[in-house]
Amino acid sequence: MLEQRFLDIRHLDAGYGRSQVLFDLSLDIPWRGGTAVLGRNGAGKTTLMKAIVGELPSWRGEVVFDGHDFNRLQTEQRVRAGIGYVPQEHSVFSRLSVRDNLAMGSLFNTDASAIDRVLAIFPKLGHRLDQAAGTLSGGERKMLAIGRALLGNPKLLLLDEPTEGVWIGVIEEITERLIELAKEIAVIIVEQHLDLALRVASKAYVLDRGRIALQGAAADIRTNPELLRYLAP
Ligand SMILES: Nc1ncnc2c1ncn2[C@@H]1O[C@H](COP(=O)(O)OP(=O)(O)OP(=O)(O)O)[C@@H](O)[C@H]1O
Repeated sequence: MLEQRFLDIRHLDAGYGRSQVLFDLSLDIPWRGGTAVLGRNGAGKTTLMKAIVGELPSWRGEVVFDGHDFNRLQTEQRVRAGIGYVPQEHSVFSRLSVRDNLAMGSLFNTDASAIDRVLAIFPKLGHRLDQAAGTLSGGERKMLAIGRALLGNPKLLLLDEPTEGVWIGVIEEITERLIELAKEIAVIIVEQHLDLALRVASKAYVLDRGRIALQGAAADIRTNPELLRYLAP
């Protein structure tokens, strides 16, 4: 029987071809606040994001979002149900201007002030509206990708390494925006920067070879003596 929680993942298995990557994952994602997904390279974090957004089918288990049985929905329907996804790579259209990237993000948004709200969150984008996205710095590109996802009015934002390739001076700016966002909507953040992830998140899951190794309040995970064992290369 499917219960009506927010994002409720139960006994999820998924993988590529015949190779299983996720094993029996169960996660509860609350309505508001950040949830960090941590783990070393190859632990299965991106695969989990893809399974939530529907880029990868679940082999087994339930993914229920806001009452929707995601196993029955395609990616586009999941996005319409309220999922925003910022993938690790290729998250903006390099040849299009910042303005056109934002316009594409707002295709389904009838609120004319939505782009202004994104520009208020990331003012740097406002100075670059006519520039091709491919000419932006790494940090500005991530801001554009997050801004575009926000234009779909997501109830849950999935962020896969939002500070990868971002100059250290800009990481703090992005982090502060994510902390603010997580007060209004649910955010799942996959991050290599442990401190950043655990500042945005109030809850954390640590994956190890596709299984949940640790879970709990971010403050407890941060001080868990086992944590480094699961993050070390
Ligand atoms: N398209 C694919 N086809 C086959 N195997 C894949 C594919 N993408 C990822 N994998 C494998 O799935 C496993 C988990 O990869 P995944 O990208 O989910 O890990 P991750 O925790 O996000 O790591 P990273 O931090 O390196 O992105 C790895 O063994 C990887 O080699």
